[in-house]
Amino acid sequence: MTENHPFLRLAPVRMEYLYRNPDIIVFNDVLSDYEIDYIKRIAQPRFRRATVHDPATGELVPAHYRISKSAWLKDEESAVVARVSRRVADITGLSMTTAEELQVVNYGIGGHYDPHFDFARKEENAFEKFNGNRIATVLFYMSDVAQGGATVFTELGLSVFPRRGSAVFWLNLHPSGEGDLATRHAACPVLRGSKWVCNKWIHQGGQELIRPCNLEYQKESIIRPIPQPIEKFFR
Ligand SMILES: O=C(O)CCC(=O)C(=O)O
Ligand SMILES: [Fe+2]
Repeated sequence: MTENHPFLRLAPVRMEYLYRNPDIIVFNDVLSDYEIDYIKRIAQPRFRRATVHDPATGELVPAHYRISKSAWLKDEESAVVARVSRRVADITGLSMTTAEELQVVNYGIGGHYDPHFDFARKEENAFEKFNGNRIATVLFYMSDVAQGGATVFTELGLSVFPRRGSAVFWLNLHPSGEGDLATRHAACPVLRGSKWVCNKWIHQGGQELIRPCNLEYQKESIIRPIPQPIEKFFR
């Protein structure tokens, strides 16, 4: 349970480790039905084809390897969106000062996102305006999916199946700030039904005192003891 924040003493969130090192954590029942329905309703009219960063130009462009519709919601536009950001801060312990807006995504049948990293590689300069790279991802599931649609961690042999109201959380960077290649992941194609998610990408700026860098250099590497399944006991 994450009880280290006053809010969470009153309403603890059940947290489940799916993987250790890198830690992949699921928070259960962190979005209410009301919040989910509200977020879907305000995002839907603004949906556009989802984009990715083009490393060559830094522009956001559509790509065949990411098929979905998406929209961005600001904290200032709604108390519900602001509350979701606040909850992300409470459950992760990270600062939201440099987080991106809430991204809402809908995948139809066949919708998917090929394996990728959420952090920018060294040669890209994508995140200057956010004060550093994407240190962490919180991905909320706003629907169950009848078939397909799992989030798969390709280097870890781990699949996370969408469950409406739950969220998956992981750190994309080593404590040195280097990208952690073990966090490579994908959204499997939806085979039946429709998949709704929303996510917060949290950046390095603002975390200096919360998650100080480790002075020891950690090389970008996927060479780690894998797989490291969590014993059934914890599931
Ligand atoms: O939808 C998913 O399961 C994963 C989405 C994702 O990886 C992303 O948007 O960066
Ligand atoms: Fe991703």
